[in-house]
Amino acid sequence: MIDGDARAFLSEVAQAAFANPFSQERVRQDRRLAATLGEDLGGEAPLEAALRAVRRELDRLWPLDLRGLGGEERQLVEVALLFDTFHVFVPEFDALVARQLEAGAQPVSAGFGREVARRLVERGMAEERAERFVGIFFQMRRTFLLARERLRGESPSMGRLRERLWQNVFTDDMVRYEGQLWDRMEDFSVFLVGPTGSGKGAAAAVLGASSWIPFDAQSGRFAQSFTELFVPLNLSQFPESLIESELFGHRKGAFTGAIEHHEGVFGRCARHGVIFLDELGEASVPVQIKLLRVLQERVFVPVGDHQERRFEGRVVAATNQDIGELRRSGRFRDDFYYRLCTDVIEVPSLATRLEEAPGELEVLVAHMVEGVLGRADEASSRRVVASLRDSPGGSYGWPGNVRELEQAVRRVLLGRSYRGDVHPGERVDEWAKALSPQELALVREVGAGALELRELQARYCQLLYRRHGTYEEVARRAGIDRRTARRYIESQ
Ligand SMILES: Nc1ncnc2c1ncn2[C@@H]1O[C@H](COP(=O)(O)OP(=O)(O)OP(=O)(O)O)[C@@H](O)[C@H]1O
Repeated sequence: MIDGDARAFLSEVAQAAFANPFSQERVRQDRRLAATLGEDLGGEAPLEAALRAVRRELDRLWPLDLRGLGGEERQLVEVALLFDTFHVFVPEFDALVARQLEAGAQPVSAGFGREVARRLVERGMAEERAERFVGIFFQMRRTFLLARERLRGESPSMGRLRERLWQNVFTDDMVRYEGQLWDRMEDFSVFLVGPTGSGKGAAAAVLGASSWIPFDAQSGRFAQSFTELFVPLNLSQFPESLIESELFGHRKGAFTGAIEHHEGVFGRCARHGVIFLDELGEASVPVQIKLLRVLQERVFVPVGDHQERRFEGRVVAATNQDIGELRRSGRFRDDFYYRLCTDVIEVPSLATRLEEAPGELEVLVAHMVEGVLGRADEASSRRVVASLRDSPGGSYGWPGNVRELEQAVRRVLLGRSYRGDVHPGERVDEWAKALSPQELALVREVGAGALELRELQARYCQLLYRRHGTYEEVARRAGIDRRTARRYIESQ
């Protein structure tokens, strides 16, 4: 029924259709797809051209019934049909994500999901499977939009992070995902590693909103709101004696002070939910053993209880400590680590990102200014970026990462400058305290070896000028002539 050309084209579609949207490969695949057809892209995006071509192919095969096809042929046509259907409904899914984010806990109406399923059923797909795809399509748009929205930044390592998160949710092979794994992902724990404030919590929250949720065709709603799936717990906020109870809950009277029943995070987590265990390096060995049991056997027992309870969600954990060191010192058990590290995802430091792509600062600042002011404001963003480039300066290491940058942006918006964070324990000499932000920045940059000689001379002359106020004095102190001093001072 399908000729050779159509088969070649549909094979390309099958490869490109549900590829990782954050991968570099994706753009190439769309281009190849359009090229297979001899489509002249003009100014059109490859995806649009590819979609148009897929529709033409599907129309040519009309009336289409998957049940009349077998083997590879059926697979190829099916993927093309899914690709087309998914893209027809992308605007509806995107609007649904926005409405659900606004509505919060109650699942909002998603009547169009019936049309999505009907379109697939009309072409011969079994109803149950068609509804499963409604869930997968929604899951794909949520993951895509949230990863793009909550994890800003265009540096290569941010791109890789988004790519890895997508891969963690959908694997590398969408067909296998739909065939075998969509309902089994709870066994795939994730471990996020990266320095403090770099965005591990933000990445975990993206995973936390990305689970598959069943679509109920009868009510025209998804079974749960995705905003309710994420259950975070920061282990460093609790004393050792309370961690177990925060994790697994306790019964009234289980210990002194347990005056009420308490539901822990494992008890609160829904079937498709995600528990986020932040600062997992804080978990004591006895707690690790209990966590290991939940991960292996999927059961836990609240403190003071005898009844086992089942856990059907997924665990995402994070630490900013050196996990190798924790394991070597015996504070982190190997069996626990191996059970958790089905997938280890690295979240890059802000310094790495800025080094790769200095423009990352503009992207993040614009996003943060919008967050603080409630609207985008280019002029304020430019002012903040200029201030931060001046102080703490381009070579500053941002030890507190994105969280520190958020504070710095607020401070600059309030009209002050940001001098950089001084680490607890770092000695601040009296002379450093007396320096202005620009002066401190200059010292830091010299220390970091980040300045060219010409710039160093210029900045030093500017420093002298701010202090002494005349070209003559600058020239005298720097041991150069007045004209050179003036040129340096006016060079910025
Ligand atoms: N790429 C990003 N784009 C926008 N905001 C971000 C990004 N990364 C982090 N943030 C924001 O920075 C702040 C700190 O991030 P987060 O709490 O996720 O860091 P963390 O690595 O979990 O820190 P810790 O190790 O201290 O728990 C949050 O407000 C988060 O939303």
